[in-house]
Amino acid sequence: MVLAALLIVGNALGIIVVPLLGGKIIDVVINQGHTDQLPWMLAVMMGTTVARTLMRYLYQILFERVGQNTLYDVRKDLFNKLQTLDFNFFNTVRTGDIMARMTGDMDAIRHFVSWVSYNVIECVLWFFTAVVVMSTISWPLMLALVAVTPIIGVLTIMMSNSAHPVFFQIRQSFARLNSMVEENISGNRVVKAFTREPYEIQKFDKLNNEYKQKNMDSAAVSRRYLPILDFLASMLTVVALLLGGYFVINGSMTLGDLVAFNGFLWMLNQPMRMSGWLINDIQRFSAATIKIRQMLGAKSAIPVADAAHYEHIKGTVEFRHVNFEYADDPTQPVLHDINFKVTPGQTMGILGETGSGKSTLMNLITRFYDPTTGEVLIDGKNAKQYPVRQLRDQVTIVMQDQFLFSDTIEDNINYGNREANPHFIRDMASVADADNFIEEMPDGYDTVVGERGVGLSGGQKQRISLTRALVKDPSILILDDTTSALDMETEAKIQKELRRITKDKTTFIIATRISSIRQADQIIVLKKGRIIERGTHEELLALHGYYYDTYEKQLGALGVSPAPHPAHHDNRTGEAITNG
Ligand SMILES: Nc1ncnc2c1ncn2[C@@H]1O[C@H](COP(=O)(O)OP(=O)(O)OP(=O)(O)O)[C@@H](O)[C@H]1O
Repeated sequence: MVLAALLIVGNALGIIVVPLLGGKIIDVVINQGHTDQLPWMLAVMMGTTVARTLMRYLYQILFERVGQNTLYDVRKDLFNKLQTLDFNFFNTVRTGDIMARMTGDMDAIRHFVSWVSYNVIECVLWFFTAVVVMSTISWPLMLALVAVTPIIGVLTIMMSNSAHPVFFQIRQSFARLNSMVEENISGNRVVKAFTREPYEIQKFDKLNNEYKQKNMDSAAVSRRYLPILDFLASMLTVVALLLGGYFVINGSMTLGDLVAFNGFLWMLNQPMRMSGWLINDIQRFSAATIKIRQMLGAKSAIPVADAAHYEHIKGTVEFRHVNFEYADDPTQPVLHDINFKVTPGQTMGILGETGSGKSTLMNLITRFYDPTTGEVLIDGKNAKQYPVRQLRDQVTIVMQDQFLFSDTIEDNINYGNREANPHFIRDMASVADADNFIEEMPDGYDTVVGERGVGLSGGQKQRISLTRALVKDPSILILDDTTSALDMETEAKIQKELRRITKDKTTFIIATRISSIRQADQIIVLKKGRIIERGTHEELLALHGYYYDTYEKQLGALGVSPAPHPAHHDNRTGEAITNG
């Protein structure tokens, strides 16, 4: 950029040669008849023009390069930043917003660095070079022209002030439009299932119209100021000719000087004309960077840190008086006074109605969130003391809403463990009962899934996600409703295999079906964020509480006669709840 700026200065200095020599040709060659002077004057004029063209060409390339490099860096920084941000950020910022930052806003930056910046430097240099050189030719004439400068200054400030909010609104409107389209595409199945296409079109039209309107508002700001700036710039020529002509007639200025003076006029005109457009572009750039800077400056409550030393986690998990509420809804406590301890080799089942806080509880083990109060201990050490990457390397969660990348099945499976050997991958796929159906796919493990590839059923996705977690070979395995889409027979088969390979691991299973957790070493029942029952399957049945009722209903649904109804059905609180 420094080199490019030096070339601009060289170019601006070169500019003064042609008009100055033009004036000399009139006075010395034409009026005084020194034709012998003409060849060197023409040679210098041509030489400087060629040099200037070359310089301009060079600095334009340099600025383009700087612009593209800047864009590359900002885009990279932004993407890297996104990788460090936590769930709280993604809970509150829409995907479309982020996409708008990564695309449209980026273009405003590139345009600014590779075009606007050198035009601003050029204009400023031209303007001041012209003022200096023209003053040496005729300072009274220059003074008359410069008198309009304050008016232009005031106009550009006014324009700048009115353009900024409009450009900010344009960027916001663009982000809204982007978010809407992104949601429409992600949710296209829901749209079609509910035949809401006309509603979606209407919603899009509204946002599209709003975006158009904001752009029209910005054009209206330009329309208000640009003609005035244009008029003032044109008036300079008129004033220069009138006043200059008068000076030539009364003999205080030569004709050659007036021609030279006139030759410099565009160097005053052009910056004035351009100022309006440049102000527009600068404001567009500034609006785009505000949001990008906000995102680059976003703080993560749980920074993703690497570990200096690898520490093996054995898998004891203990919750001590854990309370939690989400940052975006702090008035709504989600977990209350949670206490439990699970040791390596044990499995804990978690049952509870929807929204009772089961997934939230698990998210505290992986440190997607930290408890508001209380402690989560892993191998006796507060989870907060583990560098996040080290922790997540050994605590793997199979989330409720599985996501597969549009990549091969194999690359999806070894996503968390790129070094996994193919035999281990196939073994784990067998545990998850995925091996058979994967082998039957067109290209087996090399079949591409996702948008461009074949579709997968809910149960197949669940089994691939489970395989992905198993291939990571974690010390703590969390299955959040992982087998809900499978039939009970397949589930039972997977569970048997899982028990075999998780002998030294700590396993958490969130489930809605009792069959999924009945063999667990401990089971907790959550209700509105509290543990209301705990124990083994048999102990919980004996309690005749929520667990018992759920079991009864599920057996009933399967056509199996429920256990005899207890005489004292109300014993669902008390000792057993606080037990353990
Ligand atoms: N990002 C969030 N911000 C605010 N509240 C949230 C957020 N995520 C979940 N909640 C609330 O926290 C509570 C517990 O949610 P959670 O997902 O842990 O329940 P769950 O027991 O896993 O439910 P399900 O069985 O339906 O998956 C719910 O009331 C939910 O509305």
